[in-house]
Amino acid sequence: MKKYIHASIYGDSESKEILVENGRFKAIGNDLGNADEVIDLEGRLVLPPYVDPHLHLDYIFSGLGEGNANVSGTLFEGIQRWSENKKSLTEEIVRERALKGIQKELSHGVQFIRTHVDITDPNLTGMKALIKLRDELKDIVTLQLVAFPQEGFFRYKGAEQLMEQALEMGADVAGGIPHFEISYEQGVESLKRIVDMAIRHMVMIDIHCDENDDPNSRFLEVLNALVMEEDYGPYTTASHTCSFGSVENSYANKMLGLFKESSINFISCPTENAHLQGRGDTYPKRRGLTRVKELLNNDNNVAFAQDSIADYWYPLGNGNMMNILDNGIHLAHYTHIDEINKAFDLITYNGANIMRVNDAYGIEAGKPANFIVLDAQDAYEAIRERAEVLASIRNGEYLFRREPRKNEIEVDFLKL
Ligand SMILES: O=c1cc[nH]c(=O)[nH]1
Repeated sequence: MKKYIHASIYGDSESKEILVENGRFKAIGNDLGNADEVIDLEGRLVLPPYVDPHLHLDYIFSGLGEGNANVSGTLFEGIQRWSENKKSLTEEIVRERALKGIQKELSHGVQFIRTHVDITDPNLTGMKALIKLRDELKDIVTLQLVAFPQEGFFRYKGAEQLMEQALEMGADVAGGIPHFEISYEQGVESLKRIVDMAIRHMVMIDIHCDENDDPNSRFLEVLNALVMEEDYGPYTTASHTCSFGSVENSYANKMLGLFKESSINFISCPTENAHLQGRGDTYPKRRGLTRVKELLNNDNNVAFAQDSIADYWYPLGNGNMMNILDNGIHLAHYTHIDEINKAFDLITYNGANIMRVNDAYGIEAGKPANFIVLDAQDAYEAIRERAEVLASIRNGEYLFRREPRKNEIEVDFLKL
């Protein structure tokens, strides 16, 4: 039995102690009695592990070393360059890249990842490699795989059959990309078929939806209507929805009412979409963000995600969710002190809700002892200082532990 004392637990201002036994939380509270080992956290912040609910592990590092391969910096050029590059892909390459990406994310305190996997490939190379990794690594990271038709459900010949195949192989989620189909009608029809397929296979839905600046892009409205009719909103996520940041207010207000009814989830990728969107603008230049704050105030579940690391869509990224959170709350004006104090929800609980892993997630007696410790005393300090993750614990065991950085260097500026 291990006891962590002097903890500052996110969302629980009363409890200071955590008792762990046989890989699970035994009790959370105060004066919890004796333990074989006592670890003093010295008031540091304890959170459930970070969740990255939208990543592309099969693309990760594919653009590394190619400099500005994507010259226009747009989504469409990213898709074209990937399409050219992926012809030489092997399972070994995907495995190697994905492992490097997972390693990066783990080292920043992530333990739950939903990754899209391109199924517009006759050999389903990425899906095969990632299914193996999902099973191999399940004790250290929870991976969820989205069968994602990157080159279009209709636009890529045979994608529908490949998606069926991927779901039969064990993909966890059905994906889509209606704004990349060749017409509005085909985009709508792709959504109908994907929703139908997901319900038939009893899997969740996560659509790349309206990832553009077009205020008339309407696939979010269509997706929401389809899943609302089937009571499938809580199992559905609309990713990106950048165009919803550009629509007119009266339309947005109507849609917010419908999103509330459907309980559809949202994922915003603030750094990647700040990079990809606004490329057709002069000034003012849009920043690619959906209406994050309004959706949260509407009681819709919204999470932030990394999306890409050094691939054809985005040259940067390192799996550090603190970086994503910091950028995201700035872009979304989610910066009132009350908002900052609860902002960690965007990279923890809200992502876990999307992945529907709640039974195994959170600092509660009986759940697996998965948590992280940050080098800060509370949420506000952690976000303001971009605090480092000092330890990541999975099933009661350390995935890693590091010493606090001595970053309080006293500069005696008066003597300079
Ligand atoms: O943002 C992204 C990244 C990869 N693929 C997409 O379609 N969009």
